[in-house]
Amino acid sequence: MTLVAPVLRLASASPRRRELLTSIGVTSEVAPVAIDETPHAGESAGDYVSRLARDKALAGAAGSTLVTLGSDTAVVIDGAILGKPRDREHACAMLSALSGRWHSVMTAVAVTGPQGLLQACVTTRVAMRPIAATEMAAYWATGEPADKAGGYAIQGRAAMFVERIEGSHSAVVGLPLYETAQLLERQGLALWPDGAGAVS
Ligand SMILES: Cc1cn([C@H]2C[C@H](O)[C@@H](COP(=O)(O)OP(=O)(O)OP(=O)(O)O)O2)c(=O)[nH]c1=O
Repeated sequence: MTLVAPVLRLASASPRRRELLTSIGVTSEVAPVAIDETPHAGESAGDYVSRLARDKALAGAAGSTLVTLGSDTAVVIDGAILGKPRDREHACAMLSALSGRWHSVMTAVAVTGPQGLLQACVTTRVAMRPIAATEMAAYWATGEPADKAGGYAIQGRAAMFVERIEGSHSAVVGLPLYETAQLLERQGLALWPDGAGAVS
């Protein structure tokens, strides 16, 4: 039996998203897009990540017949949206805000295909232990925080800061795989060989 991996168009430059999709057997044609990521006045964090995921998917789908996925991740604490850090000071300020507290990670995923645009937005709660200033500086020096929302990577050294998580680990890394698989199957992608499908 030969298993042919379904091909998806991935409107993302994130290596994490491609690796997460590979982990569930989905091969991606990578097509990063540049969209305006400025939050709108009064926009909630959930509406913000959902809008960006949708805009990425729609921009990535242009001119293609492949099912196309866009996603966006933001770290949220006290109602503030933390994106990627600009520099060391910004990263340390973010980690100071997260130190010793619970916060939310919101990841939205949008998938275009025969069923139109399908979306999901997942909130995961993360508790961090207190982080010393020396640890923040050492963490920045690893290079890991630079391209991560909230200035940390749960799949990397920041795992040492994460005391508890309630929700989806893959969503914190960049793509909620449970919800993503459901959206891909609804768009007609076969994630199992020989027509085996998810029980609905
Ligand atoms: C909180 C957290 C975020 N991240 C990453 C996931 C996302 O790649 C990134 C948030 O930035 P995003 O803007 O969501 O994504 P991106 O710019 O990396 O890729 P693209 O817009 O092209 O899809 O932070 C981790 O890898 N680990 C974590 O623990």
